[in-house]
Amino acid sequence: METDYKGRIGNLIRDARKHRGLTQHQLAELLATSQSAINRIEKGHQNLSLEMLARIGAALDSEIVALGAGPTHLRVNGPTTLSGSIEVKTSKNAGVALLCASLLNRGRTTLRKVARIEEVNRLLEVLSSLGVQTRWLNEQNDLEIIPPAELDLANIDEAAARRTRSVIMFLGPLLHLNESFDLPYAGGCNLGTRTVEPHMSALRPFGLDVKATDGMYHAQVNRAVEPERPIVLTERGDTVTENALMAAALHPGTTVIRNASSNYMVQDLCFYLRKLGVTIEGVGSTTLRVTGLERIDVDVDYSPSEDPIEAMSLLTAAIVTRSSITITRVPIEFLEIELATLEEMGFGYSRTDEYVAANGATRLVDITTHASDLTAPLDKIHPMPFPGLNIDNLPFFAAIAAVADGQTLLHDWVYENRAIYLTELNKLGAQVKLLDPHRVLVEGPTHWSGAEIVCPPALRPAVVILLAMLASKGTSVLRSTYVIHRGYEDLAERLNLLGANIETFRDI
Ligand SMILES: CC(=O)N[C@H]1[C@@H](OP(=O)(O)OP(=O)(O)OC[C@H]2O[C@@H](n3ccc(=O)[nH]c3=O)[C@H](O)[C@@H]2O)O[C@H](CO)[C@@H](O)[C@@H]1O
Ligand SMILES: C=C(OP(=O)(O)O)C(=O)O
Repeated sequence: METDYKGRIGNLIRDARKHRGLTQHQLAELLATSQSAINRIEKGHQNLSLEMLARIGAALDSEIVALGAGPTHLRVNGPTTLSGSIEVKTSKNAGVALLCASLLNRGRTTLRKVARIEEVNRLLEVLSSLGVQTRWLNEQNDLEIIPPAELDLANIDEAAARRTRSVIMFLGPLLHLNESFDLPYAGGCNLGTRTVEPHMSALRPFGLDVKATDGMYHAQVNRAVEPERPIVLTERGDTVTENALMAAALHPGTTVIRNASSNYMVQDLCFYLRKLGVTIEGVGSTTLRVTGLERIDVDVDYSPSEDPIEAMSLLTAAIVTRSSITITRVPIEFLEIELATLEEMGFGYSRTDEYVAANGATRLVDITTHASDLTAPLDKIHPMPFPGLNIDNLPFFAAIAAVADGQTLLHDWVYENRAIYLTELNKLGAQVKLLDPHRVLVEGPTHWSGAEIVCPPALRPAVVILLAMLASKGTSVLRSTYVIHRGYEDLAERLNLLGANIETFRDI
């Protein structure tokens, strides 16, 4: 392994030297060493210090080893018992919705404590390609967003846009800004087909017509069309509700949205829109009544709430490692069914009184977990739109069920292709049986043992595997972790502060 790596660096150096048109002798002179030393280096027979590598790089005007390039991987040494306290960060899903919604406002938007994650980074790249000025203000991750007088839509960063599904939420704001525009197809996790048509039918009453060809949505807006009756969403989806809300926010008149999602990111978006001056009734219910404005131009400051899915991830870390940790700023409002289910399985924990998040609405608590003996629940676990068990929290129950005594059935009716990734837990010793694309049967308890696994192309299952690795005996390697960074800020480093032993490394 080690000689292989020296050989690869040797080849890189030989190629860079030839590219510069130098002989081994000439390079040796530049480095004040001998031709035979250069020969040994290029053959991979010589140990190289980092300093020597840097000098060779400087002499050849070539960065031989680009630190920071290539996918990141994690090496986990377990089993771990965690201790201490960790704070939940603000949510990815509110973060991306608010970034899109900032396009409605001609004034400056300041968002407080935004999760500094790759999903946000991709959207920031897209926004800046359109001419929006964005700036991280401080260590707390406060983010300032200042739109240009006119968006440069022709210049959109397609590569960044295609890596996230959230770009679909540009439709709602953009239909007010341009009569025709193109957007790249939305990407994101590979969870099977995800619907786009509900977005189109929600926005059609605002005059939007979209043709999808050649990897692009071609949008045309007929300004003469406006909603004449309530918009009934065919699916109670989160981003589709957000798109309808954003379209209604710049529609001067009252729009009623029925079968709206009342989930956490939708509520954060409503609170932000209210700060922009939009009137919204029914927040937290499935009927939203929105009275929009002709023009929005205010300097606004908003603090999105904490991420229930990150909180669930941290609860899972504690449960699978049988640890007592304190998780602060848990948005209990969006975790009530999850906690009730865990309690039925025998999970012991204590919680503080409720307090209010910085958005002025979301109920938070601090939770201290206790090492618990779990048993499988009597009934299947399945997600439902809020206030049901959150679909993004379902995968965590695979690792939890694996440490519980008995059989647990998980039913993911929502995604066509997410449950299958949970069978990767079998590589660590779990017994997860895929009954069909939507259902897995998990049999516990599990004697976890370390293994090497490549991250599945889905954020939550990838994190579930990482958390199970914390409980696994020996060394595990989790490869290509971009998908985790898409939704979590410094997860490995923060788990290490609780006593985990996770090393980040890259291929050279
Ligand atoms: C940026 C963001 O906020 N992403 C969240 C949002 O994505 P998003 O709002 O994009 O979710 P989708 O629209 O892809 O919906 C997820 C899947 O559920 C199906 N579906 C949804 C609602 C419904 O009433 N009936 C139905 O069948 C859809 O057809 C789709 O296959 O919601 C998902 C489902 O909660 C979450 O996993 C995502 O984390
Ligand atoms: C599926 C998810 O998100 P997205 O909508 O960003 O793909 C998720 O957060 O688990």
